[in-house]
Amino acid sequence: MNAIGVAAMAENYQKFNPMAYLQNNYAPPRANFTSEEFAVPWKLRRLADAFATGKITGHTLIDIGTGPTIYQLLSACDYFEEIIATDFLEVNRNFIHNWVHNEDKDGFDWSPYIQHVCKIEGKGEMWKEKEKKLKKKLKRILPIDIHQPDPLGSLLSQPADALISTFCLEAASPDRPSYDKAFQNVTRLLKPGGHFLMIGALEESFYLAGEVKLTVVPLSEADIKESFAKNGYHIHDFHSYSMPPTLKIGVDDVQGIFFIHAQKSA
Ligand SMILES: C[S@@+](CC[C@H](N)C(=O)[O-])C[C@H]1O[C@@H](n2cnc3c(N)ncnc32)[C@H](O)[C@@H]1O
Ligand SMILES: O=S(=O)(c1ccc2c(c1)CN[C@@H](CF)C2)N1CCSCC1
Repeated sequence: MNAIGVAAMAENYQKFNPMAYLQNNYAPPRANFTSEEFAVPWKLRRLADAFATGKITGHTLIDIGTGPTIYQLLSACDYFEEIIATDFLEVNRNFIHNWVHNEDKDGFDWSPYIQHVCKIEGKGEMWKEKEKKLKKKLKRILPIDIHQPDPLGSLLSQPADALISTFCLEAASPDRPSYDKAFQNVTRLLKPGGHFLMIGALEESFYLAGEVKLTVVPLSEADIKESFAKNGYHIHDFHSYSMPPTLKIGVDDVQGIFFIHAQKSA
């Protein structure tokens, strides 16, 4: 692991502004729900379809690098008893805590996301019911460092039944070797035979989150598939999405995004 590079990233992340990050990536105009030609509906569809197979279920799901977002957990909450959110930054853990406990009316309005997921899941679920269900299942919000051999330390008593992670590993690693090591570290959090859903950036080198510019490890589709394969995963499904020019507004240089559903060898 590149200890100096990891330390530099950690220092840079101290300037991460959750609300600026949400404004850049999850608020209109970038967050356009009118067509699955847009990134957000595309992501929500991938997750809804993966969980609708019924293959990804169990007691505990861990979200690696939750950040200040909850969209990635909306379809999962029907399939797990306990969802554990994790993040490196206390400011992000507090953001999630405040959403769960309704403690901050100035937080972010996730209702368009919850309404969209209820619509595409087609179960006739009212969005307030899904919101209530997710808040009830989000039982722990833990500190994590993917660069530690045991990213959650003593806070996790046994490996999880499933992992999910969105835009974390590539945005938290200074280089490819550190990314690969972090991948190995998070894999230890998953039980043999457990499922891993990941959404991430393709060929991105930076993103903005308020006053800070964060570096990202540029990864190709082949890099992603190689990481999963060499860590003993079977890839069930892989999709990629090319970022249209209209969604490139300078807050990052992401060229596309990927979705992968993989299963850790038993
Ligand atoms: C680009 S954000 C992704 C947030 C969210 N998952 C999403 O889908 O938008 C990257 C996240 O990785 C977290 N992070 C940074 N360094 C980390 C580390 N060493 N271990 C775990 N998470 C880290 C940041 O705090 C941030 O929340
Ligand atoms: O869902 S996205 O694909 C998305 C969402 C989040 C992020 C990125 C992309 C790329 N930079 C990441 C930094 F790590 C964060 N999206 C980008 C287009 S507009 C709506 C948001």
